[in-house]
Amino acid sequence: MLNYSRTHVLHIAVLSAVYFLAAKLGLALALVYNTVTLFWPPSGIALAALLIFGWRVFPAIAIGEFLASLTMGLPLSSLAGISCGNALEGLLGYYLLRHRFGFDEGLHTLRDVALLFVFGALLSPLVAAVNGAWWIKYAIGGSWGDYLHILQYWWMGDALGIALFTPLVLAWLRGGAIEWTKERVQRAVLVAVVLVTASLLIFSDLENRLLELGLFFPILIWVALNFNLRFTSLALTLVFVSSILGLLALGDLHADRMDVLVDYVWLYNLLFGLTAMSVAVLNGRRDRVEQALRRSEETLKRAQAVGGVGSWHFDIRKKMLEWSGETYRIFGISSDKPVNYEIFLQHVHPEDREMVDLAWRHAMKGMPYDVEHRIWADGKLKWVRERGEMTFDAHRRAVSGTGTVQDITEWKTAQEDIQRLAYYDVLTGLPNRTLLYDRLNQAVAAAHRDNDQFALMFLDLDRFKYINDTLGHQAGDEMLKVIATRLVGAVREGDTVSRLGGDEFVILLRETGAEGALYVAEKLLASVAQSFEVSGTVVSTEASVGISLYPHDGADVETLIKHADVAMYHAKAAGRNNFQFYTEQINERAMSHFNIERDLRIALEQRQLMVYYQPQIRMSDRKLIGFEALLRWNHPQNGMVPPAVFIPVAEESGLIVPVGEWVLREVCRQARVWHDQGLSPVPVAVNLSARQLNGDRLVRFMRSLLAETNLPEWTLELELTESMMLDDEKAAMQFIGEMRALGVALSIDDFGTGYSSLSHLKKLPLDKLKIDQSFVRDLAVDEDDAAIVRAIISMAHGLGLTVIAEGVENAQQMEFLEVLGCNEVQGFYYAKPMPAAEAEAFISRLH
Ligand SMILES: Nc1nc2c(ncn2[C@@H]2O[C@H](COP(=O)(O)O[C@H]3[C@@H](O)[C@H](n4cnc5c(=O)[nH]c(N)nc54)O[C@@H]3COP(=O)(O)O)[C@@H](O)[C@H]2O)c(=O)[nH]1
Repeated sequence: MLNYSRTHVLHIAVLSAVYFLAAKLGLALALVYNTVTLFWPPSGIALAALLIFGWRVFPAIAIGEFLASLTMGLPLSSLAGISCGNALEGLLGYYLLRHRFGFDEGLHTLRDVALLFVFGALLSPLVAAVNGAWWIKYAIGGSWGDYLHILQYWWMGDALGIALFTPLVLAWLRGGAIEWTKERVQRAVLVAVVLVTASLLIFSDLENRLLELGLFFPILIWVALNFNLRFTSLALTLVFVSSILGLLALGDLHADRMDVLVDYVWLYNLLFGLTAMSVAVLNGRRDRVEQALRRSEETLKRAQAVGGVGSWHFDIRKKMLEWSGETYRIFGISSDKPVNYEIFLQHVHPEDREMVDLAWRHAMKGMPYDVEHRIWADGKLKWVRERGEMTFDAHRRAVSGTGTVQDITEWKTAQEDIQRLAYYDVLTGLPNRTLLYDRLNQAVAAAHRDNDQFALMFLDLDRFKYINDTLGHQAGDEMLKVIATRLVGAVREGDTVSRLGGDEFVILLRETGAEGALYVAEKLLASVAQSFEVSGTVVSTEASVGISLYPHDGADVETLIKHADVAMYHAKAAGRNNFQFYTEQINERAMSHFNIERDLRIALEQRQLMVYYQPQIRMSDRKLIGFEALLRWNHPQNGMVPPAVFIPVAEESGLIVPVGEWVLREVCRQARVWHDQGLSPVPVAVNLSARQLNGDRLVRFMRSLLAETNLPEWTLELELTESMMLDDEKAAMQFIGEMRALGVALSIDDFGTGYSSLSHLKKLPLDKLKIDQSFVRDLAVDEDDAAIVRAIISMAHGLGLTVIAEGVENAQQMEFLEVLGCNEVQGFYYAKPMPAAEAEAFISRLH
């Protein structure tokens, strides 16, 4: 059952009235018996109303039709019959279109246009035409020829009414609105002017311009292409009305001469409708596709922006790179700038460029392209993840690549934060226990593999609790941060300073033995002991350090940490601000090392050092030809400290540089004194250490020393060892060259103990070669030693060098050396190293 609301009743009333008026308009153009017309808009209105509102509007059509029929002047039975047939026409069209063929009243497809024309305009009017013609014949009579004539006109009128007015109503009630831009309005005005002008010109002289009717096709197609269905149907109505008015202006429509014109007008209007509607529907479809594409592009753009994901396409053959707007945004490049692979690479962080380029080249060989790298965008460092897929031709050559680029900066930062929290101490930023253990495990594995060593230190602040309690926790935190920075500054880059919590720090020193650890421990203690300001108060603290050594004190992490901890408690017990090794033996050695270094610094300042002189004798006449200067240290508590004990410590700590300079200065001072005393001058040989050869400090020192003391250059002879030459050959050659330029003599010390490379020796512009005392000691009894010494002497002579033998202790050795052709000797046989005063007497006696 159909329920009618007030609104529906109102709709029916309005529709009946519209139908009635349209019918009256159509009947005004009746061609046969005042009832049959070629132009019957009501049929189109009725079908459109049924398609939009459904069966319920059928009464409106029936009422409008019946009322209009009443004015035809036919008998009531015929009127009823005609009305029923006309109303049924609409119902048939509606049924076929909607229920049989699924017609969509939005007229979205060409199929809908075809359905409307075939079943709506051409087929369903047959019902009304067959029926209406019969009722007229029934009422008026006439031949079957007349019947067919009426049927034809009836059908034609209804068909045109449906072809033009159903789309018009559907477009205005169901179609989409048009977007009126300024340009569109201008075009609409233009087309209206063109249509009206063309209509006036053509339809006012229709008889002579029938062929020109065809001109409306391009105009209407242009309208359909530029506007929507609504506007096109309006244009068609305009042409239709113009054509009717044109016909009426030509004279009586019933006149015979009008038949052809009327038929033409009917046919052209039908074709105009069919053509323009089809084009408008196709155009609407294209517009909708474009709109959908635009919408989807917009959605994609927004989705890319929301997700921080851009896309790219690279045509490898044309070398054309295309980026989406989001990709441009991620790379910080204006989207109007063209990009290519080189520009892309320029934005990649220099350290990642090679990796990205390699990944791309691999991708072109078929491997997946999935890389995370850094880029510089707008002066900011960003992290991106790029993924892509390549397409290949039949020869497996990459032709293009398509992929995405995702801004993962935030994710990376979050990862880093997570990493930091998991592996780093929040307060100081130092590695925490987890990371320390990880690094320790790595250090154990590496040291085990390389047969190496490392040191582990446990450092505990001495007065931290006191500072925390008196100045507050904030001050304590500040202090820990300062200490952390200082500790990091005191170790090498590859070492690890970690904080286990509270005031406990653990330090891992890679590739470091006892001496290195000792050196670093001193540095750490000194750096912690420096005072600093916290919350306006100057505070100072000290630390205790425990040291364990791998592999000596433990082969695994736990043991090493435990032993460093134990050592640290010993250090605390021993009086704080000091360090202790875990093993007593190492501790003693390290402590002695530490004490020597500390005391040597004092010795240098407090003039506890002195130079002894050991004479050097010419073999041929046993005359004094020079001295070797040998450093001595008279310790206030320990007495004379042997050079073999303190020289290695001085070398390791770097003290040898100031100490060595002191020796050179002292030798020059003494030579000046002897010179001033009128003693015959002899050269003095001074030992150099490898560390003194670093840089050009010694060269500058020698220059100014000789200039200051105004001594002849030959006063000083410098002794270098073979190993010093091998350590840094270039530096040694440079130094020797500089000394030769100054006129200072150079000799090679301890010859035979090192590599004794002849090729090396050949290259060096030396004056003298000193045979090591280890070969001289058993020279008279050991044939091998004798052979070595003989070989050294003959080789040195071959190179034009003077040979001196050291450690000569008896006459037998002297004789041998003489026989072998040795030029000079030095040793206890003649004299032990002696203070300057004694050396003076020696000069007077033997010179
Ligand atoms: N870089 C510097 N090194 C120096 C300096 N002064 C000394 N040294 C080096 O210390 C090492 C030990 O020196 P020292 O204890 O002085 O021993 C020297 C002589 O006393 C010793 N010698 C000399 N004759 C004999 C002998 O007949 N028998 C014997 N048993 N020993 C003897 O030999 C040492 C001299 O060595 P060398 O320098 O190789 O000629 C030693 O390596 C010194 O070089 C210094 O100022 N700077």
